[in-house]
Amino acid sequence: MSVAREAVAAADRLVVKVGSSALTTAGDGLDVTRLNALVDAIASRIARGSQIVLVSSGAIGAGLAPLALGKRPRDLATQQAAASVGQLQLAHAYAESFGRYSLTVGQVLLTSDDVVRRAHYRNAQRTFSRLLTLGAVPVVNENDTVATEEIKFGDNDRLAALVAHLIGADALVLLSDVDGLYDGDPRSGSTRRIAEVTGPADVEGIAVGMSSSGLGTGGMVSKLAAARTAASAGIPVLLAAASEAARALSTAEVGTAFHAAESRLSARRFWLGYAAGTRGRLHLDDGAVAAVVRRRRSLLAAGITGVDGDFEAGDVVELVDAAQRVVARGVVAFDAGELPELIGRSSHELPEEHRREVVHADDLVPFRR
Ligand SMILES: Nc1ncnc2c1ncn2[C@@H]1O[C@H](COP(=O)(O)OP(=O)(O)O)[C@@H](O)[C@H]1O
Ligand SMILES: N[C@@H](CCC(=O)OP(=O)(O)O)C(=O)O
Repeated sequence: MSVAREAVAAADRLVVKVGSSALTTAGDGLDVTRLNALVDAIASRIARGSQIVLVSSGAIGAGLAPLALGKRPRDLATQQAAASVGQLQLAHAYAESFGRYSLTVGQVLLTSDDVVRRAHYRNAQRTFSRLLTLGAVPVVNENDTVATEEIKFGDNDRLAALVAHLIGADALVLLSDVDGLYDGDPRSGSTRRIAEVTGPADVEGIAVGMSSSGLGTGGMVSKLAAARTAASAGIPVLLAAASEAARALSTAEVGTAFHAAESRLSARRFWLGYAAGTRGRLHLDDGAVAAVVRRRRSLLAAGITGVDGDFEAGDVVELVDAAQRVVARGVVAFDAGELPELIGRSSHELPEEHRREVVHADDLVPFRR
């Protein structure tokens, strides 16, 4: 068995994330039979001594039927109304279901500020820690009713990866309606499941698509991003079907195992690279990409070809290459308004007060491609 699977099987503290498509059915809302089966698997792992934080999607999906909404709404206000109704159903169903094992659940609804702002992070950390020492099962979701497009996590796979880092989890288990990562979109026929992902090279070039059920948010794209986030924090990830939850949480011999990175990022660099919200983008020429990503150098004005966004010095921005791929993130040392007259010019051409790195290497997290 691979080291990643051994780590998942032996983990003392886990985050388990379950997707909407595994808990809800369009038209019928929440599927309590499937929810109970998931809770059976989690309760059994808790009985063996592990602590588990459950990140559960499904509020929007569960709220559709009670509101007589046929399919997932597109507009934010109706999604929020559905989430408001569905979250209550979800929490109630979990309380009942874990109650069969005399386990108490605590609901934790997070906004991205709670995890992304460094000052709020400690507060969330204390709540989880206390819930776990009191023997409760924290059930987490995004606080959908107040989250706006600007402050959303994006999807619960990302939320789960950030919570895994926040609580110091030893493993992250992502449960979905698909039984692992496939080397192409599984709907397209002749694709195979990839059992082990040991690093970024193993997933290079594979086609990942969106949700097939119409209930999920990010599809496989967001699961890969979450796996990368967790891996950089040193946390192995198992992606499996929710219907295989019992095996995923016992032997871990199902699904796709993502190995954790050997050198884990410091808390600050993890925050910078994966948690912090970004306020803009700097477009880099090929030379600057090579300097920043391969040689780990600071970003100078000369290698920047364009600037987007309305950021201030001290904000986190994305660094993108000519193909619009994000190659790094970092803290920018200039306001957006100052940059247009500086970019593309080498340091000796710049006025003395502007002769500094645009993003210093110490404030920059490159992504390996
Ligand atoms: N390469 C791939 N491997 C596995 N699944 C994929 C791939 N590309 C696209 N998918 C789709 O992603 C879906 C899972 O994402 P999603 O529905 O958002 O799940 P969840 O609701 O569990 O978060 C699968 O049902 C599958 O159709
Ligand atoms: N917070 C939303 C879920 C968002 C989400 O990421 O859904 P999914 O892709 O099914 O994990 C809800 O509870 O409906």
